[in-house]
Amino acid sequence: MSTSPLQTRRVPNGTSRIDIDHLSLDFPIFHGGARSLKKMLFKRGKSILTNATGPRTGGQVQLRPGESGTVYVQALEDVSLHIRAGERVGLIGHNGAGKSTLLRVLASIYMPDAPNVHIHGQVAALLDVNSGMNQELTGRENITLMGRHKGMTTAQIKQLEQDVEAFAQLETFLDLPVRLYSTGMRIRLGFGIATTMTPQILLMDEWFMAGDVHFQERAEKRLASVVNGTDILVITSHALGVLEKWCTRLVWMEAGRIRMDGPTRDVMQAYRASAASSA
Ligand SMILES: Nc1ncnc2c1ncn2[C@@H]1O[C@H](COP(=O)(O)OP(=O)(O)OP(=O)(O)O)[C@@H](O)[C@H]1O
Repeated sequence: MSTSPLQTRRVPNGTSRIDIDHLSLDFPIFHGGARSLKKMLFKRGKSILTNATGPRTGGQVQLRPGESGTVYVQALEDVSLHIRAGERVGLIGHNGAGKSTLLRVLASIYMPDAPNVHIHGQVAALLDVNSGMNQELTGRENITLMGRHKGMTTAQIKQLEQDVEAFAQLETFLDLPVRLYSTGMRIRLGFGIATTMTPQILLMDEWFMAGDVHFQERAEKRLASVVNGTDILVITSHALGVLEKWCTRLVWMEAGRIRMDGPTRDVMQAYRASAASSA
């Protein structure tokens, strides 16, 4: 789980901000399947493959002229986004629209030095349940590792351990290697660790909703107190009710581009209408 090294320094509370201007990001495809995509593009005499009919999936697949025919997926295209302290922003859109890629850019996992991405404030990211944990270490050892990584003292780590133990309720599993955990158990541990500190900018992918019903209730309470203390929340989820509950603003992404950006109610209404019309 990427409980994110806190990439940026703390700034005075209430002054955090995110500024992205004209950001594009593509992924070259080196997999064997790229060859058949390339053939298809040549056959159709096109440089871009789009799914023009029906609901979309994924970014545009394209062939760049003059680049020995490498096939790319355009994950983000000309994205400009400005977020100020106090905003709770939800990213919505079809599978492969670019939501997670955008979150990863904000977490500096992709393009950490991009000149058109400015993040002002201390960031924590809950993005990936499988990264950041040492699978061979126990839950308890991972807590210590995370505490050391964040520069905590021994006393602070002890406090962290007690706090996460009480929250995650993993009982004897806390002393077993993480590789033996189910996905939900990893989420409990990672979520517990990540939410013991209040970052100024919190980035979340939807996986955190995957715990069982008992965990979800406690997780929501805990998240509420963390979110109340943060300047900015950026979250992606396909659970529209979650976004309606948490977000003041929605950014609707489609094939790597921003289709609509505005107050939650307006964007949700348009998104639902679009989904209904393509059903
Ligand atoms: N590491 C990668 N290598 C190649 N292509 C990638 C990579 N990561 C994402 N993509 C492509 O970029 C596009 C955007 O993916 P992304 O994961 O950002 O979508 P998403 O909106 O989060 O989708 P979902 O709702 O399904 O999680 C997709 O077409 C995906 O195939």
